[in-house]
Amino acid sequence: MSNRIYVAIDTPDLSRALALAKRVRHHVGGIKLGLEFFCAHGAAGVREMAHLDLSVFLDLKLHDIPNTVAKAIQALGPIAPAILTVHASGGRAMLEDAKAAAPTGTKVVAVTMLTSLDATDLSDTGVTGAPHDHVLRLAELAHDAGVDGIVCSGAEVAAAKAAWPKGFFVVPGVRPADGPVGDQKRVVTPRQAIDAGASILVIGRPITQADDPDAAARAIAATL
Ligand SMILES: O=c1ccn([C@@H]2O[C@H](COP(=O)(O)O)[C@@H](O)[C@H]2O)c(=O)[nH]1
Repeated sequence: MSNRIYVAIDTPDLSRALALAKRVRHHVGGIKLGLEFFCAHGAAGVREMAHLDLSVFLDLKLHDIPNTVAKAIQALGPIAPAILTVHASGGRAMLEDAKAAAPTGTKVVAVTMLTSLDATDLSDTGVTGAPHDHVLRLAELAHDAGVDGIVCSGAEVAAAKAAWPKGFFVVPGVRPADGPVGDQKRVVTPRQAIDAGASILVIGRPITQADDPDAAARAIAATL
């Protein structure tokens, strides 16, 4: 299979984003643009990045009432990203309307539980039970609502895939062994994520903050 690394280009600086994407382009399968980039540059910035001819994953994690999410996705339509995120906790109707509003070629994936959260954080939000169970419950909701897949940590992907073999599984919170984890709490190595069944890996700082981002991406790709 082709390269399954999507590099998270998290910067508000368009020149830096373009330079990073150009540096790593031969060792990644695509770029992920999120809130930091989109709030600074909007759709015009995404279009500029798309000129690099890399697959674009637009990670806006939309979470609102169904009508608002659907209209937002329609407004994004001309960009036609390969992958777009919404929050699974937005509920069944929101997920159904998100999928219906998305362009045909866009995969809509539902974020289950952010990889920056652990069991204590979950309990702080009033959710009882383990992260694993919470993720599987939201994965079932996402499946039933007809979206294409979910975002989850590498710790849950094997169980989620067993229940949804044709799902598309996005795994962030990926760190090379012994690398700094930063604000991520549910982390796995790139190899562990792939072995567990991830469809794609989202990797940001281990590549973008490296002295040589191209070498870092190449070294990670070599482990897969
Ligand atoms: O649960 C989630 C969902 C999305 N993300 C995003 O992935 C990258 C991870 O960046 P790193 O620098 O590799 O930590 C970032 O853009 C997040 O917004 C996530 O981490 N966890």
